[in-house]
Amino acid sequence: MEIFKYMETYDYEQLVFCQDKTSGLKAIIAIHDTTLGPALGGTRMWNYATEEEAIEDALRLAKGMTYKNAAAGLNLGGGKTVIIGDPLKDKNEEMFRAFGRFIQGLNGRYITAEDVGTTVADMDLIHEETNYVTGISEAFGSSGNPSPVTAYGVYVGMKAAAKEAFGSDSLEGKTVAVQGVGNVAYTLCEYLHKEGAKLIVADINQASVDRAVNAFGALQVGVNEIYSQEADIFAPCALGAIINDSTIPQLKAKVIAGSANNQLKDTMHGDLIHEMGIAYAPDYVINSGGVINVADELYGYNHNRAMNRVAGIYDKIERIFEISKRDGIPTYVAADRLAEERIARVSKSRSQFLQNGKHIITGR
Ligand SMILES: NC(=O)C1=CN([C@@H]2O[C@H](COP(=O)(O)OP(=O)(O)OC[C@H]3O[C@@H](n4cnc5c(N)ncnc54)[C@H](O)[C@@H]3O)[C@@H](O)[C@H]2O)C=CC1
Ligand SMILES: CC(C)CC(=O)C(=O)O
Repeated sequence: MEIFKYMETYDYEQLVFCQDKTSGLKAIIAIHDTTLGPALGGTRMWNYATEEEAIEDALRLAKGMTYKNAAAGLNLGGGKTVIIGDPLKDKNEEMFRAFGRFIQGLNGRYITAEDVGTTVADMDLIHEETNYVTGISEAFGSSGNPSPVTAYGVYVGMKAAAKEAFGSDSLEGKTVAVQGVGNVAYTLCEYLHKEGAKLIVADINQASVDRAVNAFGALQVGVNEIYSQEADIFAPCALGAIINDSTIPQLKAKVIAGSANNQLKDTMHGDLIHEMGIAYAPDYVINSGGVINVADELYGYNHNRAMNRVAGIYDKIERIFEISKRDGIPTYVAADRLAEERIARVSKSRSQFLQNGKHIITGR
């Protein structure tokens, strides 16, 4: 991979490689765009097959955060970290503390939170070294684990997408095929079960599947069979790039609405599902509940205020479908336009000169 060429093409600001031999930390912090404010995005810990795969994931996820934060109306830019390692085997206290010190070194340009493979306890360790971390234990006045709030946002966004596809936002009696029943999807399943939806689940982790089968009477299918289920809604809640050349022909669902980041392998896959008439709730809009929740910490965390804002994901998804129909464009393009237009508007107002003391010659 030609890193500078890639960064230039997609306009990335910074890529930071962090190494600490004692703890085994190998982390990559990607900062995409800080026009709207400091880059906020979670830390993913994953056993990447190659370093290139890890870099690519960090870069793609960071750009997604720029769009997510902009579309959510937050005054935050986009960034993300990946830590290379097995979250079940390779974690230790020193690793997260060393990582916290690297974050502190960025002096507020990047603020972290949880993502796949990291927990509130990990964030608490980072917090030993820096304040630029959210989603730490509630005892510190923080918002805690963002996953249940993300799930609520996905639930209301799914209802808005169902309204678009089926004419009603009721999920009662609808069949939802859920890919990955981890932190976010388990709570999502809870909401869906309560509303009377039927659940089909698949996960590479049998214990997660068992939990959903026992709690919600979900039907278990194999990980490769989840795409072709006779479901009304497909909810991707595991990893990215799962809407691709090989999965699209298998899809029977009329709605795609799930928490996973970077669901489209490529933009052409967003075009393809649009042509097929599938109502796609853009990933970074429907899954923005978690970041809306942790971002509320910047104002002194208030759970009700955060949840009210997350409930607005319903209206935002509705608006995106309206723009998509009005302009004859796929929903992912409509979402990108909302985000890009906001960044352009704010950057224009920020281009005005503001005295910050640096231009007072006498004070040198
Ligand atoms: N946790 C949060 O608040 C947010 C999460 N997201 C995204 O939502 C997705 C899920 O996040 P979490 O629930 O936090 O992660 P998690 O790690 O708790 O859950 C992911 C689940 O997917 C399963 N999985 C992995 N590969 C799979 C495959 N090929 N087929 C089926 N299952 C597979 C895992 O075993 C795990 O149970 C991720 O893409 C994450 O980036 C997005 C916004 C916020
Ligand atoms: C988990 C969130 C708090 C932030 C994030 O990284 C995301 O929304 O993907």
